Order: sequence, then structure tokens, then C-alpha cells
Amino acid sequence: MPNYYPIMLDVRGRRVVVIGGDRIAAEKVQAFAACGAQVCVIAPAWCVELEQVAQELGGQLETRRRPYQPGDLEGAFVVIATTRKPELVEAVWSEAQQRGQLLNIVDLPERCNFITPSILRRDPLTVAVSTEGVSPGLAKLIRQELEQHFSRAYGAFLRLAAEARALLRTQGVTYERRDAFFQEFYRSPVLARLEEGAEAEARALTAELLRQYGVEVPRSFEEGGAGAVDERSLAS
Ligand SMILES: C[C@@]1(CC(=O)O)C2=NC(=C\c3[nH]c(c(CCC(=O)O)c3CC(=O)O)Cc3[nH]c(c(CC(=O)O)c3CCC(=O)O)/C=C3\N/C(=C\2)[C@@H](CCC(=O)O)[C@]3(C)CC(=O)O)/[C@H]1CCC(=O)O
Ligand SMILES: NC(=O)c1ccc[n+]([C@@H]2O[C@H](COP(=O)([O-])OP(=O)(O)OC[C@H]3O[C@@H](n4cnc5c(N)ncnc54)[C@H](O)[C@@H]3O)[C@@H](O)[C@H]2O)c1
Repeated sequence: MPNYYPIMLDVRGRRVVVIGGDRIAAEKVQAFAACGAQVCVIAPAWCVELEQVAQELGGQLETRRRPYQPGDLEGAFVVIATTRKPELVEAVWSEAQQRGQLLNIVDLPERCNFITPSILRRDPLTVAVSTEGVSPGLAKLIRQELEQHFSRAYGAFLRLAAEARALLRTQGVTYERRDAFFQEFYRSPVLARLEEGAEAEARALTAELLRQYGVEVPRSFEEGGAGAVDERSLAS
């Protein structure tokens, strides 16, 4: 069994080809497009979910309503196929191999050079769980359990941390002092305030802690300036 190496891929502006017209294909198209990829989907028959995703993405999505043809993978950074038809699998696998591309044939790990973990997202926090293919069901269960632990407010919490970190760094606070700040910040009541929707209080508490570390906090920070917490991430 492979000893998989976990990475985070930057697919912005990169070509991703999805072969398949089923619900899994729809999910993959949506997920890669959400990460900024230029997605092309190829399939003779499309399910309703894929039609809907295509409608939402509009011109952002390239569509080929026909079977896969050799040459379709030209320029792709990542290739995903949802089929298990042996001839099609072999054709896609050999073209992707020749081109040195990243390939995932869903649920066929022996024809993948990468596999997909179960993902919990609280942007910018991402938790990916893999069992190296041994038990995807367990990966899913662990992801569901982690969802209970990491509330939706974690997104706002981390964005606030990013703003604080920028201030600490631009004002020359040492590495050790920054580390100490975050050990306090992550254990402080800031998260609880964000979970209650009390953003102003969360900002005020953060500002107070920053001052204890000698940081001059601009007025815009407490008012929720440029990097203000996104209310949608708290509400959804
Ligand atoms: C995480 C997740 C992400 C995603 O799909 O994107 C994912 N599978 C998920 C769910 C799931 N998949 C299966 C079940 C039924 C129960 C079961 O069989 O266990 C369930 C549970 C369910 O659906 O509830 C069936 C299954 N899956 C694979 C095989 C083939 C084999 O094992 O050889 C078979 C048998 C097919 C059959 O017999 O017909 C293989 C793979 N599935 C992987 C990923 C990769 C390894 C991940 C890891 O390292 O753990 C890997 C290797 C390749 C890949 O596809 O990348 C997603 C959860 C998303 C979530 O969090 O909700
Ligand atoms: N090896 C295994 O474990 C295994 C398991 C189940 C089925 N099979 C075999 O796989 C075949 C059925 O596979 P499936 O259930 O994944 O369905 P499928 O390959 O027919 O469909 C999966 C998706 O791929 C699309 N698709 C089909 N042909 C395409 C093409 N030429 N170009 C682009 N997109 C295409 C379909 O529209 C569909 O959305 C059967 O031959 C069956 O014997 C193998």
C-alpha cells in the first residue's frame, strides 16, 4: 500500500478535467471551481445535479457533452474520473500517466496517483482526514465528529487571528512573544464571543490582549476594518 504524502494544492487558474456526468462528478466540479480552478467537464449524459452546478457556474465552466476522447486531457493539472468502465479507466489512466498529471479515478485507488481525504472546512481552517484508503467510512465519521468540535465561528476566529498576527509582525513583536500571544488568544473567551455573534466584544478582547503585548491597535481594528469578520460564515 502506498505511503501517501498529504499536501494542499493551489489550483487557482489551473485546468481541471472531470470525466463523468453523475452526482460525484457534480460534487467534484463544484469543489474544484470553488477553489478557483478552470474546470472542464466531459460526459455524454448529465444528471440533474451536474446541470444545476453548470448553470450556477455559467461561463466559468467548460462543458463537453460527449464521451471522453484521447487528447481531452491536454493542459490538465488535475484529472478526475467517476467511471469504473474498465476500458475508459485504462484510456484515461494511460493518457494521464503519459502527461504526468495528477489523477483520481474515484473509488479506484489502484488507478489513482492521489486519493481524496474527507474534508472539514471552516475557511481558512481545513481539516483533512484520510485512512490511506483503508476505511473511507471511518474518515467520514471522524470528519463528522470534528464538525461538532469546530464550530462555524472558527472561520471568523482565524480571520481575526490573521489580523492580529499582521499587527504583531508589522510592529516587530518577537517570534517568542507572538507565540505566547497566540497561546493566550486561542484559550481566551474570544471564540465564545464569536459563537454568540458578539463580534464587537470579540474584537475588543483581542485588542486588549494585543495591547498587553505592546501592540498599538488602530481604531479600524476594533471597528472591524478591512479584514472584518464575515457574518455569513457565522450565520450559515
Ligand atoms: C473521504 C471520501 C471523499 C471523497 O469521496 O471525495 C472518500 N470516500 C468517501 C466516502 C465513501 N466511500 C465509500 C463509502 C462506502 C463505505 C466503504 O466502502 O467504506 C463511503 C462512505 C459514504 O459514502 O458514506 C466507498 C469506497 N471508497 C473507496 C472505495 C474503493 C476501495 O476501497 O478500494 C470504496 C468501495 C466502493 C465499492 O465497493 O463500490 C475509495 C476511496 N474513497 C476515498 C475517499 C479515498 C480514500 C479516503 C481515505 O483515505 O480514507 C479512496 C481510496 C479513493 C478516492 O476516491 O479518492 C468520502 C467521504 C466524504 C465525507 O466526508 O462525507
Ligand atoms: N471494477 C469494479 O470494481 C467495478 C465495480 C462496478 C462496476 N464495474 C464496471 O463498470 C461499468 C459501470 O461503471 P459505472 O457504474 O461507474 O458507470 P459508468 O461508467 O457508466 O458511469 C459513470 C459516469 O461516467 C459517465 N461516462 C460513461 N461513459 C463515459 C465516457 N465515455 N466519457 C465520459 N463520461 C462517461 C456516465 O455518464 C456517468 O456519469 C460496468 O462495465 C461494470 O462492469 C466495475
